[in-house]
Amino acid sequence: MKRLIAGNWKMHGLKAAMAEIEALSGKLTPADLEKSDVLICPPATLLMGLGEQAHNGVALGGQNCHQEEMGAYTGDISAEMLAEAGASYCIVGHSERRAKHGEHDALVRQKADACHRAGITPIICVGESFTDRAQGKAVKVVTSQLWASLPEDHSQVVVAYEPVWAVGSGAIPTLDDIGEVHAALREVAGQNARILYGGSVKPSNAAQILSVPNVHGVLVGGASLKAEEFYGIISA
Ligand SMILES: O=C[C@H](O)COP(=O)(O)O
Repeated sequence: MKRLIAGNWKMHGLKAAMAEIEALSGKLTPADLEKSDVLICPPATLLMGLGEQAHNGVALGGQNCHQEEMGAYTGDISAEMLAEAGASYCIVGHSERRAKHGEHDALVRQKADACHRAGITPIICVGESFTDRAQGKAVKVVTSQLWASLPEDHSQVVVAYEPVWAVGSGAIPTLDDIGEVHAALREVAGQNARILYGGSVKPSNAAQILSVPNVHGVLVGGASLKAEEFYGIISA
């Protein structure tokens, strides 16, 4: 299965940051693109401008979408709008949306359905808290999140396992723990889904993480902001 190396810029990036995608696309070789699909999810404000140019195989994605196609939803953006702006993927159910915007599994499922409707691939995020992990509940928590977030037709989804305690903290689970969770998620998501790991991925740990069975790529936050660092992960 071809791996997917995805960068989530979160709420980072004024216009000047567009140069990072140019720098990244300049570094990518045909061999890199043979091995990996490469994706950047910039803030929505940059998506339209970036979507109007080609980036040597770097795909673009949204960081969130509304579940409806259009309507009186001030400040929101639909999956159709993201698609029109050039997105081919959209992250849904990121832990920061779940924690800070009260998004729950049923809503995440609706958003994943909206992505399908718009012809883009949802990246469905799941992950346990530090307490869940300490209590030995990680597998149970993430598999139930995925069962409840997965659209009925899940032949075209990407899943991202992001332990909440590993996001932006510098800490990561052991490789055995990552392998255990990914194997369990594979059972739920089926054979076609790519399952990414996310949470403090750096050039220094990417090769080890990517060598774990059932890890088909990574979802990178902080280390995706600079072309050189992100390329270090792509080439791992
Ligand atoms: O979506 C990306 C994740 O939240 C990971 O962020 P991080 O690589 O900064 O830990």
